[in-house]
Amino acid sequence: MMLAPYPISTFRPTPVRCANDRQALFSRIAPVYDNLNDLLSLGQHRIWKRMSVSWSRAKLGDRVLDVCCGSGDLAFLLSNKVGSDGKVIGLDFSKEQLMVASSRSSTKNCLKNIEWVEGDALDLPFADDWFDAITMGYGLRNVVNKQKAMQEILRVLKPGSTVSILDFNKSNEPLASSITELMIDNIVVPVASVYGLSEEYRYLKSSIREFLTGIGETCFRSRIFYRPTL
Ligand SMILES: C/C(=C\Cc1cc(O)c2ccccc2c1O)CCC[C@H](C)CCC[C@H](C)CCCC(C)C
Ligand SMILES: C[S@@+](CC[C@H](N)C(=O)[O-])C[C@H]1O[C@@H](n2cnc3c(N)ncnc32)[C@H](O)[C@@H]1O
Repeated sequence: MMLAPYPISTFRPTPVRCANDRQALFSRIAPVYDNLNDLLSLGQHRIWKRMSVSWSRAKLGDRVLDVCCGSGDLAFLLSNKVGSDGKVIGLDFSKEQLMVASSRSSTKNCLKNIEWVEGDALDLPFADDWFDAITMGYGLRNVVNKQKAMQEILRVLKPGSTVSILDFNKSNEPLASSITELMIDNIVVPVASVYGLSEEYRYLKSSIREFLTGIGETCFRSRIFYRPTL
């Protein structure tokens, strides 16, 4: 008899299959995305994002890209790093997320060095070797083709530069994975259901389960890749 790897009763895959489904999902959550991130991580995601930007090694005057920028947190941090002589592009395929990002730029009193671009991470609309640094926060787990996304990032990144990828990895430890899933089932989904978004946040569980494992055992992990100088 074949046994299912997980008890059927506790794991129902959320029907988020293709790029269009994901685009629709992120557009639906756009109005509450920032508030829920603050609430669910107890503000911790701001620290993770600052770490991720510092690991990108972006510096004054750089031209940088934030792929899957969503409501723009990483792009705003990058904006201060590169200064008024630098340039930040925030790219996302959800118009609703970009509208939130753009409206936040007017309230944030930030530099006028950010451009919001509606586009696909799997087909970046930029020339080869164009950016001095790239960030991607909680994006790689959500694209439908991770390999293609990495190929595109490495294509537009200048040789010798850094891409900083921030995401939740799947733990190698069954206990840690179970705790993450318990937290999602018992904290994340019930909180999101207050906003009518339980299915959207239940998707977090399957996306983490299908993602990469890390060397460490934590489920909150940042990865950095360097583009080798050719
Ligand atoms: C940064 C957070 C969420 C980002 C995020 C990423 C995604 O891929 C999504 C996909 C679909 C819908 C929404 C998202 C999304 O919001 C917030 C953190 C959520 C985590 C699951 C953390 C859960 C943490 C515990 C409930 C409390 C942990 C305390 C912390 C370690 C201090
Ligand atoms: C979890 S959000 C992360 C947003 C932001 N980077 C942050 O750290 O808060 C994931 C984002 O990836 C975007 N996304 C997913 N697949 C994409 C693709 N193929 N092209 C562009 N954006 C994509 C979604 O629209 C969403 O805004």
